[in-house]
Amino acid sequence: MTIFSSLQTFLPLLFSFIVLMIFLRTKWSSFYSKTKKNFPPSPRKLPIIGNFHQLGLSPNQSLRALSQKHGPIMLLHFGSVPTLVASSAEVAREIMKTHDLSFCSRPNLRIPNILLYGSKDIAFAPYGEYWRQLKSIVVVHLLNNTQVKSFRQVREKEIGMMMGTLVESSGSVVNMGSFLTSLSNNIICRVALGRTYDGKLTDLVTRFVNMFTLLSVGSYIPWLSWIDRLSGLEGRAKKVAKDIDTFLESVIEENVNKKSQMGADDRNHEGRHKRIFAIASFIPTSSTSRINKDVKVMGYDISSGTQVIINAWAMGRDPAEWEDPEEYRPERFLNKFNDYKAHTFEWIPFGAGRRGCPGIQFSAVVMELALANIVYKFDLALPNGVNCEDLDMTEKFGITLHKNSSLMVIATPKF
Ligand code: HEM
Repeated sequence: MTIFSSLQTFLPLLFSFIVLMIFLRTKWSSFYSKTKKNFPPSPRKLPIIGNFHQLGLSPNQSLRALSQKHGPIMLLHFGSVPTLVASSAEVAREIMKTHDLSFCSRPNLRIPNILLYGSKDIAFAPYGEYWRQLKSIVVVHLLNNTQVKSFRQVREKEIGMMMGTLVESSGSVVNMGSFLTSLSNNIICRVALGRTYDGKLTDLVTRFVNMFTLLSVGSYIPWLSWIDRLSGLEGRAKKVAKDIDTFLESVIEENVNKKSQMGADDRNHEGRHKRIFAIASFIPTSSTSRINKDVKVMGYDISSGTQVIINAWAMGRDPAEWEDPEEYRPERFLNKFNDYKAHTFEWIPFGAGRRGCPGIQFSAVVMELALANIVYKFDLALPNGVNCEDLDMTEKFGITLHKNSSLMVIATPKF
């Protein structure tokens, strides 16, 4: 009797409980399916560091290897920063063309903040009114076609001097990489600062550029930012920033002194000196941006604050776009790309979209003129009878990719 009456009370309670659970479960599933995000595929990550351990010494290669497994659009995590990685022309087009406005900001990074007065440089400034004004000054006044044409004498003189030095060293082994580095440094210095600064500036620029390749733990794991102080990274960045300031101040002082000795005829120079600040801080950056609002890309949800890496290196070697991509066949470019702009996105050496490089014209004429002069006037050979096929092409990761070992050649004049 007692058991029976207990069951009479218990069964309705049990029944109500089950109904309540079914109701809650149904509600939860429908709420969850509405809010559940469809993120891109992700490789497994470790606590705290996320996917950092998978980058290795050649992040471009490691990211391509990961994309071959997880697909051309992946979501990685560097510390607490979600990072979208694009490895195909199709994904790059979606990001840099279809959704360009959402993807055109830059990540907030400690090293550029220290080196560039809180990322006030055009290349690192976040998207907004300040960056728009900088970009318009650069595109409209500094690097437009007329301005680039006006630097013709500088280009011709510097390339002429390089050719002269190559003739003098005829028959001996020369380091082609340093010849070309000096050429581009000299041309940029002459148009931006009024004269060349030789070794002193090359050394400073190398230290400055190298700083951008170093990993600041605090940018990705803010509560561990003390490691940057302890490791000396922050101190090194501050020292480079101070040395750059000292150098620029000496350039300004030199120009102000010159100006005080100038007559009215020399007013043209004044305009040039005003460009110092703008041009001296140009550095080509890798394609890293930051999303400023939630967006859907190729059906995937990408949250605001996600950092984006376009692996242009992997795209340039994608077998879906290129026949025998690893083979050196310069003729594949003939009749295919009439300029360096991103049309079909499998080849984007200067980036694309709003944050694309404004220095295309400036650098294209220098590269073409220098290359044409070298191959027209010299026979080039590798030292010690090494064949071109055996040239060591091991690459070194940096703000730009370059050969790990210097390109040593023997240049013999053809006539
Ligand atoms: C062969 C030479 C060069 C290459 C391959 C190159 C490549 C690039 C690339 C890939 C970007 C990033 C684009 C993106 O984020 O989508 C960039 C940005 C930039 N480049 Fe170049 N660049 C070169 C020369 C120059 C020169 C000579 C100048 C200036 C005189 C220059 C000025 C800039 C600036 C200011 C930016 C930042 C643009 C922005 O964030 O709005 N570049 N460059």
